[in-house]
Parts: sequence; structure tokens; C-alpha cells
Amino acid sequence: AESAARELREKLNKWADEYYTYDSPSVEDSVYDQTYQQLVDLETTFPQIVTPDSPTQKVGDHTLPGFTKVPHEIPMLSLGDVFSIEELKAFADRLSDSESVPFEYNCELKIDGLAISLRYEDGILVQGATRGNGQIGEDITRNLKTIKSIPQRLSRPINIEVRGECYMPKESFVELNQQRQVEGVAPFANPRNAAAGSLRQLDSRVTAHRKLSTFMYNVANYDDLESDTQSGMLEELKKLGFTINSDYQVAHNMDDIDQYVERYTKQRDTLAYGIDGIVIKVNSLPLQRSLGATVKVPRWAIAYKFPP
Ligand SMILES: COc1nc2nc(N)nc(N)c2nc1C
Repeated sequence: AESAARELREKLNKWADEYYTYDSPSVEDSVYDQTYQQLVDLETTFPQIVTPDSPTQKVGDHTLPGFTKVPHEIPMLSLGDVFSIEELKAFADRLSDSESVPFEYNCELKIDGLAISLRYEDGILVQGATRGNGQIGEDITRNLKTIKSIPQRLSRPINIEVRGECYMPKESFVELNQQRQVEGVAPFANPRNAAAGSLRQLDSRVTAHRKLSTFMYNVANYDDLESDTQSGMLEELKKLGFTINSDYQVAHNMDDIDQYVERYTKQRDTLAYGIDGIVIKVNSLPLQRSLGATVKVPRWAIAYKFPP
């Protein structure tokens, strides 16, 4: 039992080191958790083999490099993708034909970050989570509270859940990788991975230094909203205190959409943050609701992805 325990301890301490110090874990959390449990069982059976450096002896909330799971009452969906204007047009035509949807879409930039959900009670931020698999995310409330663009308190004491994108501005990404180069730590491949690595830190002080930001784009529960359009919802989110991306545009025909795609294909490199496409959404919220979603994606929105 002694040697088995030592072997487990060494593996766990190595993995935890990779996770905390280099946020590049070599094993899934589930593998860590299972191995950790094996060590706990072994130490429970043979208490005399417990050593002070055993990960089971760590105090504070850093014992497990895992996050509390958060079930999303309203699933966090992903988006269907199209890769050409023709497919984008086909999406809009198909909707107009089948569901007599008037041609009014809201065009939004698709920020290259990771999806988050923020829950407020009486206007106070009570929980923040990652998308996870859409049904179950990870509780990263402490880390999200370090992000300046996320309001801790809304301008009205409402209960609301809001979804959006957490991203790392291009400038912060370059700075961070230079810093990591100096420290001899592997650089992040892109701003999205940098944002994900920065959010999935158990030590929120690390997150606080990573200069993350957010653009919110969707209200999960509608009952508190006054506006009945996607574009109006964005303005309402702004009034509540959220940061939204103001580069959205209502389109009344295919030309409007073409021009929006054209403009941001050109301007993409000049933006302070990464975008990997644009999202067009049926602008009417009641229509969004009646169109609903498949298991994975809303029927009322589509992402046009820029060519790589
Ligand atoms: C309604 O669902 C969504 N809407 C979005 N809107 C924008 N602007 N960017 C996204 N990445 C996005 N992602 C999803 C799943």
C-alpha cells in the first residue's frame, strides 16, 4: 500500500502542478478526480501511509483542480454554421418561405472567445458559468467577478440570466504570450485558448491579471425584458450595465447582410478582438421563441464563418 500510495501521490502532484502553474493539464479532470479518489480510499484504509505532501492534505479550496458543476436550466446552445453567402441566403429564404418570417435579421459579430452565462438575483451577480457541454457548465463565478466589464450589480434589481462571450483582446494576448516567453512557459496558440485557460483558473488572482473582457448577446429568461427585438434586447442589456458589441446592424434584405459581411471581412484585422464570423438572427424575439431550437442549435440564428 505504501508504494502504491507514493505512486498515486507523485502522479497527482505532477498533474496538479501542470494544471495550476502551466494551465496545460496533461489529463482530463475526471482522470485526476478518479486517481485522487483512489488515494483517498487507500489512505482511509491505511491511515499510517498518509504523508504531509499528499494532495489530500492540502487545505483551502484548492484540493481538487476541478470546478463545481452548474446545470444550465436553459441549455446553452451552439450555432449552426454556414461558410458562404449563398448558404446564408438559403438560410434566410428557407425561414421566410416555411414560417412566413418577415425579412428582418439582426447581424452581430461572432466574437472568438468562449461562451459564459451570468445569473443575477435582485440585480446581484450570484453565479457565472462556462457553457460546458451545453447542459452542464463549470462554476467560474469567482473568476468572472474579476472581469471589469461584468457588472456585479445591475441598474435594476431583476432576476435575469444573460449569455455572452468572454474574450481576450488581441493586445492582452500578445502581452501575455511575451510574458510567458520570458517565464519560459509555452505560449497560448490563440486568444480563445488564452481566454479559456485564464478563466479555468482555480486561483482567481491569475484570472484578474489576464485582462479579459466580455460582450453579452442573449437573455436566457425573457420575463424581465421590455424590448421584443434582438437589437432592442442588446440596448436593454447595455442599460442594465452589460457590455455589448455595438457593431450590430438590423438587416431588412439580403443586400444589408451582404454589406455587413463585406464590411467586417475587411475590418476584421483592425478590430481590437478576434472575430471568426458573423451571426444573423431573426430580429423578432417572439418569432425566435416560436421558431425555437433543435437539440443543439437555435432555428432562428446562423453563424457565417469567415474563410480561414
Ligand atoms: C443565440 O446563441 C448565440 N448567439 C451568439 N451571438 C453572437 N453575437 N456571438 C456568438 N458567439 C453567439 N453564440 C451563440 C450560441
